[in-house]
Amino acid sequence: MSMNIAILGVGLIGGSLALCFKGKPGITVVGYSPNEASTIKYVARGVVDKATTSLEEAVIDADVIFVCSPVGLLDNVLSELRALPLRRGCVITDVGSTKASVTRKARELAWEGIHFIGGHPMAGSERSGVEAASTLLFENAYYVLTPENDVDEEAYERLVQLLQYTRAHIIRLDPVEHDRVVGAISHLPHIVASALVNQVKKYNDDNDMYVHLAAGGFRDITRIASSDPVIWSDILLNNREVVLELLADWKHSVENWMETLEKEDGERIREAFKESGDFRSRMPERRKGVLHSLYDLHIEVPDTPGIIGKIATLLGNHQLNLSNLQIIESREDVPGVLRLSFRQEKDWEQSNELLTAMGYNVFV
Ligand SMILES: NC(=O)C1=CN([C@@H]2O[C@H](COP(=O)(O)OP(=O)(O)OC[C@H]3O[C@@H](n4cnc5c(N)ncnc54)[C@H](O)[C@@H]3O)[C@@H](O)[C@H]2O)C=CC1
Ligand SMILES: O=C(O)C(=O)Cc1ccc(O)cc1
Repeated sequence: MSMNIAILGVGLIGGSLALCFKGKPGITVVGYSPNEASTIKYVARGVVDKATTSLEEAVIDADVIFVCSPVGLLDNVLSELRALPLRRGCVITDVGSTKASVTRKARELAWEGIHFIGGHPMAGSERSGVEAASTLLFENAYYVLTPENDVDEEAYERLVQLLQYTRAHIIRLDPVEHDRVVGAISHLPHIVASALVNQVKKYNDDNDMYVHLAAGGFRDITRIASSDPVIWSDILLNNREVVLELLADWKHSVENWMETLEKEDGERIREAFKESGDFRSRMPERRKGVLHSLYDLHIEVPDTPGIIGKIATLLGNHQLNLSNLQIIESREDVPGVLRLSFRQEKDWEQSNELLTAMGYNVFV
């Protein structure tokens, strides 16, 4: 059976979805971007079968439409789609990082014969644009769908089936609950990361020792401070009520820490780290997939030519099978970080031991 997919906004997420669907049996992927410059980029990357700057042309024959624009534009795009002649039974979904407002908007539009199902792939990166798109982006990640209670279950199932090509785990959630949970595990951390980096930047203005010594833990917890400014101002403004409540809790927690230090309360510090360590160890660090398992290791490597080949050869010589190798950080002044993925736990474990024994800084 043939299926036409329209991707509106072919950036990091839209481009990655397009790559997951393109070339699959019976599927044709059409890309749409309102501007020529971004069209040239995604056409050059070859992520779609066809590209257009006409919204009507992109969606007129579509069976499934993915709206992949920044959150602040989602309502406008839905309104534009409402005015177009779409295929009856067409499924419209989005990938925005917030779900309550877009779901409300779709309901307001009272769309006869069209099924809107909100979506949010819980995978991505601090990078943006189609240049960073990858077929592997969603593999083993969670992909949240937020249908309303009266959704057409057959349309929902069709979308779930299509999303199997992403190799993500589908989770069904209420849109308001989604925004509360994601506010805490994604939106608040992005603010904290940005605030932390900017605090250190201020100190660094008078003493550049800060930037030289910032490594290890600081780099780990601030990677997302480099996220796209437009994408993130849209997300935070959209979910501001939830985020403001979370920031009030955060403020409370900062005050608690101040009090703990003022009172020199070592017991409370130890309790805090014990509690956070215990909870963190329950988080799914190595996510297991339905199709196969993935085990990740991260290693710091010097920025020298041939280092990737050297690591791959080293593991190969010990019969340790890599399923993927990705550079996730590469800068001239600091060591790069490689992500090594394995399908087998034993390969993951032995590689961890081998690389640690060889003096590499390995973390999971
Ligand atoms: N960056 C991430 O890691 C994740 C982002 N998201 C969500 O995915 C969406 C897209 O984010 P990214 O792919 O990271 O951003 P991106 O900046 O890489 O891509 C956004 C794309 O939207 C296009 N666009 C702009 N105006 C448009 C319009 N009126 N109609 C259609 N397309 C338009 C842009 O040309 C660009 O190609 C956002 O809603 C974001 O909240 C969801 C999960 C992860
Ligand atoms: O880079 C990371 O770790 C992210 O947190 C990426 C991300 C950004 C936005 C989302 O809505 C979901 C995931």
